Amino acid sequence: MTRTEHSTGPAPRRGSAPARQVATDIGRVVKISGPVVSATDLPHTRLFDVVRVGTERLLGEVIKIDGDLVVMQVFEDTTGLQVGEPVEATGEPLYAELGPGLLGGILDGTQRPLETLSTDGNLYIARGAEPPRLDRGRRWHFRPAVEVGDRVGPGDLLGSAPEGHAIEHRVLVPADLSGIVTAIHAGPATVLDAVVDIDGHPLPMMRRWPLRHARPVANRLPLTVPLITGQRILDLLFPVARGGSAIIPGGFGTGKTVLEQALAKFSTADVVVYVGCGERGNELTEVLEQFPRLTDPRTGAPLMDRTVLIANTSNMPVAAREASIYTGITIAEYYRDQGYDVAMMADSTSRWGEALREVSSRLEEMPAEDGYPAYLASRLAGFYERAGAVQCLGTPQRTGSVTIVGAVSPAGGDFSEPITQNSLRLAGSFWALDTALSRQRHFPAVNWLRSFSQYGLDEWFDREVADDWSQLRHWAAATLQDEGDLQEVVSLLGVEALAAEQRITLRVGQALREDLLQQSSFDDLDASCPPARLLAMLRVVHAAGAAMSAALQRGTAITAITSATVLADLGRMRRWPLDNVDEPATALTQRIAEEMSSL
Ligand SMILES: Nc1ncnc2c1ncn2[C@@H]1O[C@H](COP(=O)(O)OP(=O)(O)OP(=O)(O)O)[C@@H](O)[C@H]1O
Repeated sequence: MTRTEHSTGPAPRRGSAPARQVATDIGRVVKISGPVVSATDLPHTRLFDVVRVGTERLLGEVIKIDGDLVVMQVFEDTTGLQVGEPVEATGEPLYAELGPGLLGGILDGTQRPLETLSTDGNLYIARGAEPPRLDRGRRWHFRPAVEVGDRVGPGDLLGSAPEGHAIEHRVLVPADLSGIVTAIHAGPATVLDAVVDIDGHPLPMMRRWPLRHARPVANRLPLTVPLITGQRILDLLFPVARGGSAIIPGGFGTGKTVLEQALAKFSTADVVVYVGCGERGNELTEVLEQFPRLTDPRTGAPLMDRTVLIANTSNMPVAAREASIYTGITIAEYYRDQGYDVAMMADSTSRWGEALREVSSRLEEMPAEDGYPAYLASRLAGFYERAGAVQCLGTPQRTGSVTIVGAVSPAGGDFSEPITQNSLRLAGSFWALDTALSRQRHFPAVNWLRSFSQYGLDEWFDREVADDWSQLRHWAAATLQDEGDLQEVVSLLGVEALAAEQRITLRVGQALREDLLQQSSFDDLDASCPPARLLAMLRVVHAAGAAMSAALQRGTAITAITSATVLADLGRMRRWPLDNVDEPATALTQRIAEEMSSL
């Protein structure tokens, strides 16, 4: 392993990679093509090394070496850069700085804090600016979990510091260090102050990790626990596992952003990393304005206390967009290693793919499908493979997870394009947003006939929520499928062509769609639905179906059954309180049964 974790600051780089000859070459720019710049005279430079380009020292990364020619992608605007300007090799890859202070941060694709650098509220960063990624001045209260004389190894817990209201930031031994604790410095500390000494060497809280490398774990675990999203259609029909991945493909305006935000707010993740790649500048500004105002439904504190926001607006260079996905996933893995369940939202991965395409075309690589590079599939796989539920390194024993939810915005809503198709092969849950549903204002506009989930989570729901969960779930899925088929018959031949029992299926399908699956993110009460409430709603719809069938058996006219006024009350289930749903559920079930018997 050549790239590995190391602490940063006053401590010597104990346990880091074998010392590498740091290249201090100064090369010359020979060609500029937008964000892609070529230089010569950089003989010691290696692939993915960071470079400083031009007199303004723009941040770049080596992406190709061809003989003497070193080709770099530059994460900043290259306007004004000239041939002949110097290029400085740093001899290091792109690193994330990891430590307390990440949560609440609004960062650019290379982890530079946007707040501190923005002028006049716009997301502007001065070119060549090299701000510290983590705040060096802020103090955190370090509480040790070890004693002098303890032997510690990779991933062991050294202590913790409260970070915001929600998270106890756990400080771990770097992945490549072991030794004896020789001193402890409890109390307030900046990220660079030593908090413990190991074998006499001071160790601060901050770590550095190369973005493009997955962080090590003890074991990967099977995915058996759902990430509860609070969205009925997802939790019931297409659940995603903690440590799994889901994609949300959807055309323009179908609700990708609203859904990603609902997941950020309500899902059962401890930490949320939200990577926004906006197509329109103002779209992301909306996210940046809204997020800091959101309250955490669990704690009542700002949601930002457990959120990291990474923002790329359309006016930021494409290469920064490419890096943002790796910055995001590295931060997500860092909190996973502390034993947290992390959800990473990427909105939208299509903008990331387009960045790859642009850089590839500037490199004059042979384009594959739709102009995307041939390595699109492997890059996407490399990203989605970093999702997972894991046994973390070190003691005490901890498990953590990173769940990835990637939005995809295929042009014209055409799911056959390469990003959707490649993501589809990688993600375990596929939440297909439908333009027709969003036009009808059916939200979330997840198409129940085209979406799927490959995670086997029935056992968990049957055990943890109620033992009839999976049975009712399969009944709902089958009813929706049957209703879809019957709708086709109706559109050709009219409802009269159906048998009476089929008309009941139609009415029950309608109740499932309109009264259960629809859920507005803007309804304070119903925006998030706990599984127990969802199950209670489902049981009532199921009982309504049974009551309708029983009425039919007794000879009641089908039109009387399907137009019974009490069925309208199913639409009021979403007004039920979030807990204690037994009473309204029993009352409604009884009313439906009574009215059906009286017809
Ligand atoms: N779950 C929801 N509940 C209520 N309304 C919704 C929901 N989802 C979407 N909407 C409505 O649809 C609009 C568009 O949603 P959104 O901006 O998320 O779409 P998008 O797919 O991200 O769009 P774009 O293609 O521009 O990125 C929202 O402003 C809102 O009015």
